Amino acid sequence: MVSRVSKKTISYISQSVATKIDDQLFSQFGFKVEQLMELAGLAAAQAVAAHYPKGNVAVLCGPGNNGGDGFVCARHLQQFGFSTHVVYPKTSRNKLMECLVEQCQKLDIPVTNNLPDLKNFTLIVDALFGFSFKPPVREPFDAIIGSILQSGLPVFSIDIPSGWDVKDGPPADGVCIRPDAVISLTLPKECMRDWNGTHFVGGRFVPASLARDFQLSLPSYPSFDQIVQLAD
Ligand SMILES: NC(=O)C1=CN([C@@H]2O[C@H](COP(=O)(O)OP(=O)(O)OC[C@H]3O[C@@H](n4cnc5c(N)ncnc54)[C@H](O)[C@@H]3O)[C@@H](O)[C@H]2O)[C@@H](O)CC1
Ligand SMILES: [K+]
Repeated sequence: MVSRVSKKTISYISQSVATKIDDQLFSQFGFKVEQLMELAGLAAAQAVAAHYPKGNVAVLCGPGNNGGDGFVCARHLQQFGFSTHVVYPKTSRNKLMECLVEQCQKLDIPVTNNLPDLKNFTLIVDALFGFSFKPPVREPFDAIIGSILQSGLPVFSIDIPSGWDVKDGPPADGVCIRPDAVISLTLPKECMRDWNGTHFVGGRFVPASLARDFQLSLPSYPSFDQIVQLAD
């Protein structure tokens, strides 16, 4: 059972604050991106496992760190007994991303550039874009998001529903993910303020002094939990 936290008790953050927090974690607190990505991806996998029955999951991974969270999530879901397939349309030359691809392949998780036939899948995990996204969605991601919408499958988004403006949310025109559930990392971004779907928060790694400096109200995680679910 995932613990509930009132959405009134936590902060919602802008794209620029999210970027600054990230920068500080690396430059002032000595973290490496792969450490935080592991915790983010594990939290996402825990939220998926808490909310959906075991099944076949297509994990869409973009070229940035949001995509990296997706690879980590796919790996943990596989360990939890889900069957996962990573869709990675744009291969990054980044060494960390190359390692994440190798880790998944060695766990017998298929990694393909194109979408597989979605009829045998039960869930999509959306890790295409996170807080650094700038609309509108460029190809080939626009067509991929179009196919996901057409499939009617439930979508679980990591950090931000892909295609949403980080401040303003779903664009008036232009393609974007319509999620069934979301996990916000560190804190929800401004675009999530009016969203009333199933909403988890994870990323239990922000030092108290950093939270004080940015005047952040973080969720209160019980005991050793990595995720909470937002309630009114
Ligand atoms: N501090 C945190 O909260 C942490 C955040 N992490 C993840 O890192 C994410 C941010 O990662 P990044 O800054 O690498 O960026 P993103 O992964 O959000 O996106 C950047 C990538 O998307 C592409 N892109 C941007 N706009 C596009 C458009 N309109 N059409 C097509 N492609 C577009 C860029 O070329 C770039 O490759 C967060 O959202 C979160 O998921 C975690 O990995 C680690 C800890
Ligand atoms: K996403």
